Amino acid sequence: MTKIAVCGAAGRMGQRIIVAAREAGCTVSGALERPGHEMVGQDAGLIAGCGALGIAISDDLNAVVEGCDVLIDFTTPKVSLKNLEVCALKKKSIVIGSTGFTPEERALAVELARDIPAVLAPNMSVGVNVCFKILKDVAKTLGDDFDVEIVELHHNKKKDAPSGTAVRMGEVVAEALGRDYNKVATYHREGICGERTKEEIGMQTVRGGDIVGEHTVYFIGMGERIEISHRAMTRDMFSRGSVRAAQWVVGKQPGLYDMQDVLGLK
Ligand SMILES: NC(=O)C1=CN([C@@H]2O[C@H](COP(=O)(O)OP(=O)(O)OC[C@H]3O[C@@H](n4cnc5c(N)ncnc54)[C@H](OP(=O)(O)O)[C@@H]3O)[C@@H](O)[C@H]2O)C=CC1
Ligand SMILES: O=C(O)C1=N[C@H](C(=O)O)C[C@H](O)C1
Repeated sequence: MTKIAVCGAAGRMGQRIIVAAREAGCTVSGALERPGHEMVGQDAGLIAGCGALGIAISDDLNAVVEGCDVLIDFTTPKVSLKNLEVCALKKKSIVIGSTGFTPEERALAVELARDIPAVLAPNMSVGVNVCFKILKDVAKTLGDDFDVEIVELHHNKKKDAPSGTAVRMGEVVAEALGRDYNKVATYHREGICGERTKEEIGMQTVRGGDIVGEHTVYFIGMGERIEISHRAMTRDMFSRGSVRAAQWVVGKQPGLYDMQDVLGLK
C-alpha cells in the first residue's frame, strides 16, 4: 500500500486528496500545514470529512516526508519547491499540483528533481490532459489561418492568473504553431490597443463565486470557429488524478514527469 502524505491538507484540494487516497486503498501517513495554521493538531480525516484517521495535521515537514513514500503537494510554487528540495534530500517521491510557476521556478523544479522521481502538472484530470493532446492536433491542422483565444473561469479564491491549465494550453498551441508562448501570449487589451496580430494568443481570465474550473480554447476563422472546452464540476477528478500519479511515480527513474506520462498520452 502506497504511503501518501498530503501537503496543504486543510485546503480545498488537500481535503479531497485525503478522501481520494483512502478510496484508492492507500495509507495516509501524514498531513501538513504551515506552522501556525489553525488546523495543526486536528485529525486530518475529520477535517477532510471522511472520519477520524488518527493522523494529526502536522507542521513538521521533515518528519512527515520521512514517514511517507510520496508527498502530494497542492499549495503554492514557493512551498512546492521547498517540499521538492526536502523530498530530494530524503529520497522520496513527490507529486506537485500547485500552479503559478514562473519559467525560472519551473527550471529549478527540473533541477531539484534530478535525483528523485517527481510529477508536476497544472491539471490532474484525464479530460484536460486529453484536451492537451487534441489541441496539439487541431492547432497543427488549422495552422496560422485561425486566431487563437483562451478563456478560463475559476472561483473567487484562486490566487494565480491565468490558470496553470490555461498557460499549458497556450504553450501546447504555441508550440504546435511554431511560436514562442512567452512572446505571443497577450493578457490585456484596453483602449486603442490596435488590431489583433496573427501570432498573438489571447489569454482571458474570469474569477467569481464557486466555479471549480472551466477552460475554452477558441480557434476563430473567417465565417466559422472551433471551441474546445473542458468544465470541471467537482475537484474529485483532480484529487483522484493526483493519487493515481502518486501510485505511478513511486519507483520510477529520477526526473520530472507530467500527467501525460502518468496517463500514457505521450
Ligand atoms: N494540478 C491540478 O489538477 C490542480 C491544481 N490546483 C492548484 O493547487 C493549489 C492549491 O489550490 P487550493 O487547494 O484550491 O488552495 P487552498 O488555499 O485551499 O489550499 C492550499 C493549502 O496549503 C496551505 N499552505 C500554505 N503554505 C503552506 C506550507 N508552507 N506548508 C503546508 N501547507 C501550506 C494553505 O494554508 P493557508 O490557507 O494558511 O495559506 C492551504 O490550506 C493552487 O496552486 C491551485 O491552482 C488546484 C486544483 C487542481
Ligand atoms: O485553483 C484551482 O482551483 C485550479 N487550478 C488549476 C489551474 O490553475 O489550472 C487547475 C484547475 O482548473 C483548478
